[in-house]
Amino acid sequence: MITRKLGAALAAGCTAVIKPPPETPFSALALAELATRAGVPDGVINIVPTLKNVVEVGKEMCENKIIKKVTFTGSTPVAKLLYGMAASTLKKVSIEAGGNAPFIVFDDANVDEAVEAAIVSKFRGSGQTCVCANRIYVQSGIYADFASRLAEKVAAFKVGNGLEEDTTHGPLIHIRAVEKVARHVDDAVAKGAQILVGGKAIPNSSFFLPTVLSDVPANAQINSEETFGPLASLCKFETEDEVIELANNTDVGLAGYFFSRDVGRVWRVAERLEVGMVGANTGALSQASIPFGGVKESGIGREGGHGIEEYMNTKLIVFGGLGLR
Ligand SMILES: O=CCCC(=O)O
Repeated sequence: MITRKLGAALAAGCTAVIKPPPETPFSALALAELATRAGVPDGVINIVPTLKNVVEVGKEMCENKIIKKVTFTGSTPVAKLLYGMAASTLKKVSIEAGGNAPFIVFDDANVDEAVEAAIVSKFRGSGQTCVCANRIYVQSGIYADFASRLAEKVAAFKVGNGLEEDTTHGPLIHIRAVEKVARHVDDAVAKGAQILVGGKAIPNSSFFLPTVLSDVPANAQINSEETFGPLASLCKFETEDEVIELANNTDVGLAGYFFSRDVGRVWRVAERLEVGMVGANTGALSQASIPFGGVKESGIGREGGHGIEEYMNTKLIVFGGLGLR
């Protein structure tokens, strides 16, 4: 994710100060080391890895007049704080914040492909990406079939050490992440959802078993809060209008996915989903060249394709005195 920002910033002629998350400083440090080896001059890419004074660092980056632009990837609440601080110097700001991606499967979908895509979209990185499916809505005619096929595949996952060949899924980033998944499972089950697979953490670890919940009610926490973990939440719907309303009933709008073989519906639903990125008959949309970003409280601006604009200003120069008539 840093390269998506940094590549554009360097191409626009900027230097950069990067504050990686306290839990994952190494990829940013490795990137800086590789840049040095490749001949990038000192001072062009600067990393501030810190566990301490995180608020002060964020404030300095937002309020210091030398810095002309702030870009952030992370949660919506932190994004709002930074946006507020950056207002003091009217900096350019771009934000890639959280999502709550709907994944919709219509009766006319290819169910095999939809199940495979749900796995890619939901369980990539054990569900820890901002574009992972969070709410899986399946139309009633194929609901039972989809649920049982998804559950069968997820039951075959093997969590464990990533260096072992048969491991399919690793741990969550920290224990707080495990607790959040557990809270979403407990809340949904207390409100009537069924556990088809998984449903619990592995004690004394940061692993949570890949989980499929069925019949998750609309008032479950998972429908209003991104889980960021390996929890597939299934909900049945009847009509296109109903599912569009459910899908859009959130303050955020990063990614959305749906499956249908009706070309009219494909265009209609792609336009009606209030998100910045739509996967129509695919569960994978991330690529370096796409305009990556969201609408509503999922963010401001785009990375990747069109991303360089975020680091540039438009300047008008009007020439007079050229002897032209
Ligand atoms: O977590 C956000 C970015 C995920 C991705 O690049 O697909």
